Amino acid sequence: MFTNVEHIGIAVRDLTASNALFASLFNTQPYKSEEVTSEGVMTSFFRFNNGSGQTKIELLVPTRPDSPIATYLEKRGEGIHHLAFEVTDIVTEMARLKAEGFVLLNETPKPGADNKLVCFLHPKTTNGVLIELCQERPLEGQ
Ligand SMILES: CC[C@H](C(=O)O)C(=O)SCCNC(=O)CCNC(=O)[C@H](O)C(C)(C)COP(=O)(O)OP(=O)(O)OC[C@H]1O[C@@H](n2cnc3c(N)ncnc32)[C@H](O)[C@@H]1OP(=O)(O)O
Ligand SMILES: [Co+2]
Repeated sequence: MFTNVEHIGIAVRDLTASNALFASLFNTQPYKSEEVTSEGVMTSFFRFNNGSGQTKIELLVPTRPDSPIATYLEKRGEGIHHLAFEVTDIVTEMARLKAEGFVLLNETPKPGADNKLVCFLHPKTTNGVLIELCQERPLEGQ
């Protein structure tokens, strides 16, 4: 089940400059920065706590030329890259979405930032919007 907009991914060229820009916009500092080597990205997160949960902004800069973010920046420049949704059971959702005809970009959940398991859907099957599913990874030993 989809439960929340977990984060909005924004592709940027300069993480230091964009951290300062969004810190000025939001009047708050990013709460973490994390490299996801498997994706060739460095991320920086801002979060907003609302009554029912939290929504995050994820800034992404490429760490390798073959990173999806590098390709995106080359072709489309800086901007909103993806929408991420929190799901309660990513494996069940992936099977449901596949059966519904959505194209999964990874057949099994893969590690994401901020202690998540993630799956991406091809934007060709989602009206041109790159969608990411996120499920909280169980803590070690849970
Ligand atoms: C997981 C760590 C972190 C987290 O939150 O935890 C992240 O979010 S990491 C984010 C970076 N990783 C990914 O984006 C993985 C999924 N993305 C991909 O597999 C590719 O980027 C893909 C398949 C979406 C596009 O790759 P491709 O090599 O095919 O690039 P093209 O430029 O040829 O694109 C093909 C086609 O798709 C359109 N496109 C590409 N990116 C996007 C996008 N972000 N949003 C919407 N549409 C997109 C592109 O315009 C092309 O369409 P066309 O009509 O042919 O021009
Ligand atoms: Co993301």
